[in-house]
Amino acid sequence: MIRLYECVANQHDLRLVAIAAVICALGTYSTFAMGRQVFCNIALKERLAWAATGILATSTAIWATHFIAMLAFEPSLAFGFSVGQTIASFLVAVLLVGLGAGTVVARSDLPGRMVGGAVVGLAISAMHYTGMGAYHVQGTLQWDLSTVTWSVLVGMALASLSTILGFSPRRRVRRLAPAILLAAVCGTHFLGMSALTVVFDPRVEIPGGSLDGTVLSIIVANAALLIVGLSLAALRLWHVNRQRHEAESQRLRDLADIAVEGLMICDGNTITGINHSLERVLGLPREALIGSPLQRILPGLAVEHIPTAQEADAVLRGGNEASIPVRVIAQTITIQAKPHTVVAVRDQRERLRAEAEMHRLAHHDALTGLANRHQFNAALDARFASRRAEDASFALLILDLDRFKVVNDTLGHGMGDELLRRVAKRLLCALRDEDLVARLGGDEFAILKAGGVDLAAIQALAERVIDILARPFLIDGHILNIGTSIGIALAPTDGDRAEVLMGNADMALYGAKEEGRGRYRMFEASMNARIQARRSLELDLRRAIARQEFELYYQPQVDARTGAFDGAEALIRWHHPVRGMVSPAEFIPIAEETGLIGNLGEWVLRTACTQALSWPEHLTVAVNLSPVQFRDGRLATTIRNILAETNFPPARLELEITEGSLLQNEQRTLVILRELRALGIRISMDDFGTGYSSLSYLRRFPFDKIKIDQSFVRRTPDDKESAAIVRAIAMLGASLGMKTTAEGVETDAQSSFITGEGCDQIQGYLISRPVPARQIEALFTRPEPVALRA
Ligand SMILES: Nc1nc2c(ncn2[C@@H]2O[C@H](COP(=O)(O)O[C@H]3[C@@H](O)[C@H](n4cnc5c(=O)[nH]c(N)nc54)O[C@@H]3COP(=O)(O)O)[C@@H](O)[C@H]2O)c(=O)[nH]1
Repeated sequence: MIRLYECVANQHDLRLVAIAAVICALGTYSTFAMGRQVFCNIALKERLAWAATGILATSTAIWATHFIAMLAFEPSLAFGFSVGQTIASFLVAVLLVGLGAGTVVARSDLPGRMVGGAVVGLAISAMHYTGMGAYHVQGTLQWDLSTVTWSVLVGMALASLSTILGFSPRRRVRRLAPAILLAAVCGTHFLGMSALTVVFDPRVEIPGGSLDGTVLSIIVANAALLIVGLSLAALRLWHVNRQRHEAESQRLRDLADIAVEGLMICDGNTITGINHSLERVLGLPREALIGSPLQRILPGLAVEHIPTAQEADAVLRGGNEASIPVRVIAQTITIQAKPHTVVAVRDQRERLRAEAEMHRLAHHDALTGLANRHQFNAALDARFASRRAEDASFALLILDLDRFKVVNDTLGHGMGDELLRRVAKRLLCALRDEDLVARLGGDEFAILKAGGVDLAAIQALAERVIDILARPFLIDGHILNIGTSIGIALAPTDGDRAEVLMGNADMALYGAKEEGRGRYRMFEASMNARIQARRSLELDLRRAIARQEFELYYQPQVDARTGAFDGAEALIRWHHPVRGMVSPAEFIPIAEETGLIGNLGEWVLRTACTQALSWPEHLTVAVNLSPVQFRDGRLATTIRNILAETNFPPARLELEITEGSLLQNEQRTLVILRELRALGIRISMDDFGTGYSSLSYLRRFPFDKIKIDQSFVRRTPDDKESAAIVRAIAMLGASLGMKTTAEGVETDAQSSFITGEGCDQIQGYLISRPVPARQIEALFTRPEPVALRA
């Protein structure tokens, strides 16, 4: 080391040494600047050009450094340089630097870089000692071989290290490389020079044709200029290239970032970029992913497996290991002359959620969340289509809520909706998981009971459902009492197709309702015939008004004390062309259900007013109004128009209503009744005593008359309870200032009892059966009153 120091400090012109070092530094900087271009994603031609320029720049740097340093060497003796060997030294440098660079390009891994760098180190030594061969001085050159060896080894080691660091992925490390290569060049040179001793020998002459210091300075200066020029050009090009690359990358990133769908760029299976959308989907920053393998976020998927024509389903692994369903498609693009893969990643969560919601809406009832008719039908069809033995027999239960309409009409649809929701909840509680319950619409529900046709189990289920729905519902402070009727059909006995089974369960339901609601009925073949008959009756009823098949009969009402006629009740009769006389008890409910009661009721009113006009003026006519007629808001207007049309005095018209009219919408009915009362029409409460809240109605509306239901009258005077009821009603009427009429009086005993209890009026077979209009007219023109037994 001392020799080295003395060699540099005492035997060299330090100013020239500094120039040599600057030129060498510029050269080594260009070496790596250009060397890195060879590894960029650019065309092969460009890479080769960069490689050639880099080799030339490096060789020239080594060569120029050597010769400037040689000029700085001051042996105090005459010296010169042989032209041939000077040129040869340059060629040696070019060849060996080329070999070293080629090794690094061919194998850019660590061993490749190590060996390539060592070859470059060898190039420095080879150039140095070939160059020393060109050096002629007036004396002899004596070499210390061990120092020479060290100069070679140090040069190779440092050059190798510089190459290893120069192509490191870490920028900071890369920055050290030019300085280390500089150390390799300078180290080799000055160690080599310290191995040299020049011994003066006056016999030695400088060969002719040798280059003297001035010529060499010109050559070296030019070489140095070339290196500086090349270095600056390399710098400039590198800078421009880098800017272009940056701009291109930025443009790509910007384009990718404004894309709504997730995009990722892969170099092979390595992620080199992702856009904002994908960052959002993953919940991870791009910094955490760039450089990672694709499988980090698309487990089990390689770039070559991603389709390029049609999207494929995949699972994306995001932050917190979340699995995100996506669709992926790949496209190949060229970035800086190298093929890359752009993977488009489409988040499917929203679509799948929307699909699930659509599926839910399509298959579920929006109000109750139960299966809807569509899903139920599909399940039923699936049962029939299934070839599995355990699916072959099952029970279908159709439910219709009793008195639901009353709640809906009186308390509003909001309450009706809430009630349906509560019903759904109770049904779910009553069923097993494998049973399917659906809301078919309105207040109609259906249950598909799994597990064969064990009659005891089916009946137990029906009873359980009836029981839970019969219990009161407490909603918004209202206690609601409804119930349900159930029709049951068994597959395959009662139907081997969905429509047939449903139809038969419906018939059974109808049967349950007919029997008085709050009960279940199993389907029986005979029901079919009954229903058919009812349907045909319904069709006939629609045509009956136009065909004038109806007639009004009248049943007289007499004063209980005097026997004088007070008037008559109009009772409709239907002369069916095939069946003969059909009872109103049979067809009025059908007319009510089908809405025909509106037209029929109008016809009865108009006919009664027209016919009663010919009766003695003091006699009244009583007409029955169905509860369904009160649903028509124009009822009072219709009656007023009929009175005006027929010119019948309102005071002679009496309208008989039942509790049902008040029960369905008390407020609306009371408004209509007050309008009718304002016209002067009398209002009677019919069938009194059969309901359960009659007394409250009597308090709320001042009826003109209370008609005691014939079911009590018929059992008087023997049945004590009935007699007590008749007595109580008669007293109630008297205390409220309302007339009382006993209907269904058939015997003298009943008549005597009724009269004795203070009833005002009597109606029944004892006086007369209902008779046609002509007969009642004849009866009313009879001079003497009816003889009643006191
Ligand atoms: N909305 C309308 N309802 C009507 C109309 N016409 C009749 N009806 C209702 O139909 C039910 C059956 O009526 P009907 O078969 O006519 O029976 C009435 C009488 O015939 C019967 N009656 C009368 N006296 C006796 C008797 O002594 N014994 C006995 N066994 N039956 C008797 O009672 C029926 C009258 O009842 P009511 O109306 O309660 O006074 C019936 O509910 C009718 O109301 C119509 O035009 N519109």
